[in-house]
Amino acid sequence: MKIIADANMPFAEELFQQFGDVHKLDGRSMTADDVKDADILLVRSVTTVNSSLLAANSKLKFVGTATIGTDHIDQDFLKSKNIEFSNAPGCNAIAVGEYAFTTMLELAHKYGEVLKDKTVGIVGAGNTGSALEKCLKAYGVNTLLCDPIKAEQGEPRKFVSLEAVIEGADVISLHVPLTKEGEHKTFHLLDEAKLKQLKHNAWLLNCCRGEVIDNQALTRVKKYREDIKLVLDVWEGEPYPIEALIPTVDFATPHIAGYSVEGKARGTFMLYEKVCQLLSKPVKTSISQLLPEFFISKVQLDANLTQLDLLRLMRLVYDISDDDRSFRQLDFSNKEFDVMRKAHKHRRECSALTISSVEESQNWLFELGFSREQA
Ligand SMILES: NC(=O)C1=CN([C@@H]2O[C@H](COP(=O)(O)OP(=O)(O)OC[C@H]3O[C@@H](n4cnc5c(N)ncnc54)[C@H](O)[C@@H]3O)[C@@H](O)[C@H]2O)C=CC1
Ligand SMILES: O=C(O)C(=O)[C@H](O)COP(=O)(O)O
Repeated sequence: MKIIADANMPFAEELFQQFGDVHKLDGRSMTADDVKDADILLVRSVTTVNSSLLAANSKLKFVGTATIGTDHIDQDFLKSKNIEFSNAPGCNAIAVGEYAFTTMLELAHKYGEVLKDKTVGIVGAGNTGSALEKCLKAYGVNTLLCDPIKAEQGEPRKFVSLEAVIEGADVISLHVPLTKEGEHKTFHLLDEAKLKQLKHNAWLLNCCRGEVIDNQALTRVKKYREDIKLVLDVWEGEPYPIEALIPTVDFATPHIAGYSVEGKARGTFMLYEKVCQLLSKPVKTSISQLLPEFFISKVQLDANLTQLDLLRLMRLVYDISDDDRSFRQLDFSNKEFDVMRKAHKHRRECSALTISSVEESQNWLFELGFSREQA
């Protein structure tokens, strides 16, 4: 059995070689010829899987994307060819939630503000949006949730409109899939008109898909709205962001919000479980067996945490300034956006860090995601 996997997919060999030969290829440049004799195709967000890519393949049984997003997959085409498909819902939701939360602490630190005084609007209250909500709730930050689809489905959480978020939130974090059709389409959800309406001093974070914000419009609006603070992990037209936009962004990264070791392992593992099911094979290993030890075994806390202390603690698991600095030095015309992603040293999630000596009043740290030392 021939298995083709994106070269940027950790743990693919470990998990899939029991089913056949694993060939790793660059995801962005995969061609129909490359995949013509694959039985299993494992991709990430940079490979468009459609009739052109699969034109020369008549034996493919399974396509898996080790990502949450599916906007790069023509699922109707796969169905028409009876090719099984799976994504990895929720695999890197914790990583994205923690990325957004820690970046809010960074912004608060940079501008001398208090995160707990802010209201954070979360647009898209699915896996990643809810992971962020969990961190914010644990820390005691007020949130507004906007998700008209979940609201229509009768979910018990309270939802507000996008207009109410724009009007009422000091911070807006985007967590929607990229959709181009339908009542709730998200392509250019934040267009020029909406960007202009952002509150004075608003913080805007995008860690879902670049095209959810009209990046041309954002570049124009930022010219006269310096008060808006931006965190962009995703960019319209990746891997070629609008370069004039970058200096106006407070924290800029190359689509790595979901890049935690745990998130990547979960993504590949979920596809492995799916293939085991498809081939009626037993699941022989577990995610925890794939994960390396964290370099700090535990942290002992001796006092109540200030906002800056919490930021310092979060920086032990992820210090965004390293990625931000590297991002600003990239030569985008030379495809270095992808080079940086490929070389990225995946960070850990808060759960990798065990905290000891915590008073009861600090139990919120465990709700946020850190691990508790076992008695
Ligand atoms: N930057 C990164 O590394 C990553 C980016 N992503 C992106 O984030 C997206 C969201 O991921 P999840 O939260 O796991 O997906 P999800 O499917 O669990 O949640 C998305 C939520 O957005 C809601 N939604 C859809 N249209 C909306 C609209 N117009 N307004 C408000 N809400 C709307 C849906 O009802 C759903 O609850 C993914 O589709 C992917 O594109 C995901 C993981 C990592
Ligand atoms: O899960 C998603 O959706 C994402 O955006 C991924 O985290 C992006 O990573 P790659 O698939 O492009 O490596």
